[in-house]
Amino acid sequence: MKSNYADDSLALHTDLYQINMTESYWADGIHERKAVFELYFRNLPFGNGYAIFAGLERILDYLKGFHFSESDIVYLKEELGFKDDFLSYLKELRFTGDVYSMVEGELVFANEPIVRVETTLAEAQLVETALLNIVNYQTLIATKASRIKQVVKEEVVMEFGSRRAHEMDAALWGARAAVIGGVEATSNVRAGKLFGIPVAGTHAHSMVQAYKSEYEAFHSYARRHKDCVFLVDTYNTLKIGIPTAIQVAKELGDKINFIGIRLDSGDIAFLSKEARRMLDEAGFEDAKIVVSNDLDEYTILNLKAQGAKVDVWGIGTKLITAYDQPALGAVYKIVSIENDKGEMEDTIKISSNMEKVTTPGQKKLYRIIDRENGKAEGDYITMQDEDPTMEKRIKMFHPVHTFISKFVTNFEAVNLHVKVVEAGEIIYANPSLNEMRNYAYSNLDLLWDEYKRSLNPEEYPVDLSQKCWDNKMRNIHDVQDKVDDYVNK
Ligand SMILES: Nc1ncnc2c1ncn2[C@@H]1O[C@H](COP(=O)(O)OP(=O)(O)OP(=O)(O)O)[C@@H](O)[C@H]1O
Ligand SMILES: O=P(O)(O)OC[C@H]1O[C@H](OP(=O)(O)OP(=O)(O)O)[C@H](O)[C@@H]1O
Ligand SMILES: O=C(O)c1cccnc1
Repeated sequence: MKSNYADDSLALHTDLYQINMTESYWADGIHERKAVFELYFRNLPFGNGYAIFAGLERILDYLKGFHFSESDIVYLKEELGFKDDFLSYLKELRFTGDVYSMVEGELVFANEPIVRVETTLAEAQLVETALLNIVNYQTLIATKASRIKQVVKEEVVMEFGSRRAHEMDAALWGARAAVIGGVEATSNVRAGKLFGIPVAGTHAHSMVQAYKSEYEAFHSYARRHKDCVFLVDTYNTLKIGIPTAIQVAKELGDKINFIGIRLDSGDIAFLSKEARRMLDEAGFEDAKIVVSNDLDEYTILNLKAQGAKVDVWGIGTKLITAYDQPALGAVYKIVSIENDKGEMEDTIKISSNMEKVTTPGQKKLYRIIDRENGKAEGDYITMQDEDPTMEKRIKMFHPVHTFISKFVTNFEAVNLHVKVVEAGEIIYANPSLNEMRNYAYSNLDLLWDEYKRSLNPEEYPVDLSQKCWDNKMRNIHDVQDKVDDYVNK
């Protein structure tokens, strides 16, 4: 039976004002002017020193299928009162532009363009909400996962958050983003099916409570499942739970693959050390200790400092909900638009807060890597016609505090933007999630440890080229002249 909520397009996954603005552009005949929009965030989340970009695969899927369905058109007409002439235009609309983007797993910092959309003004406007929706969530979760993995290091992290995620889409795409950030497996089976993520799991207290005893529950589980992780904290971890798990593992021997036990309450440091001792004494030196219960990078760091003996960290709520920072705050801003003469013209948004003043014009983004030590010196935003790969020496300076500047020589300039859509066609093949995660890991080697620490990291430089800075200043002065003319007229 068809669900009441089945939808046949995602084009209405936008804010009403995007459609209203598009109608005005269309009515004025400027809807097909070329426009360039950039997507970026202004502050790194969680007080972290870097973020991990995730979301491109879904963006591409969304753009590929972008269209207003018959039922969308009927809704816009009958419920929202849009007129037939505009609706006939919307009905035929597809995404026809170019998109440049970082790849998933890329390290990303504040105030640098992650995605650049170059298309008609109408199309660029209509896709804003969905693009932000996708990147804001997925990048946030990938970054949280990476923070957790930086603390966990060599042990395994499993994503357990579906029950606490902000609805079903978040559970699914959050699990995927968490893998890009470094998580090894998820408990969400649908995420396993759709994205090929390794799926794993133990059992809950309900299973122990459904039987007369842990002994019966563990035996019952083992009858149908070869890989066994027994949850040992339902009644008394040290007195009944662990001894029962050991007893069942001994009784069943090679009939099962006794992977280990899970602890989900109590003092994890103390209990895990005791559990390790008991398992080792019983001859189960290879048995793993899985722990869960409201964990995050702070608790994990503390537990490690206490010498907790943990092999697998199961992390739910605080990862999938980005518990301590609910929003990334990414924005999507127009930087250039075609004028009456068919030429591209810069456009700028002024604010009394210099950090909110947009950087106008069509730009490129490079990572500047020191050839001697292989470390990233900073990211470098240039105008479209600049090519730092051809330069021997560049001056990088802070976009707000311009007195902070440096000259860099003997560097490699790596272009961080890949053309992923050309004239509406997807021309980028998404790598596997494993490749994305490995890419994120290897990228972290580019960063000095000072940028990676979880508390009060150093600020990684994201600098403008001289030309980009001069262009920004020229645009600011032009706007100031316009305001002065208006006031004095
Ligand atoms: N040794 C420890 N040091 C620091 N934090 C710990 C330690 N052991 C457990 N924790 C954390 O302390 C919190 C304990 O939460 P809470 O008091 O709700 O759990 P609990 O009473 O043990 O179990 P539950 O209520 O889930 O049955 C959890 O976030 C857990 O991860
Ligand atoms: O703690 P999280 O990081 O969110 O990880 C997921 C939690 O989900 C399960 O508990 P459940 O939902 O059954 O409730 P509980 O917290 O009472 O154990 C599991 O036992 C974990 O504790
Ligand atoms: O498999 C598990 O142990 C699991 C799955 C989801 C949430 N908590 C635990």
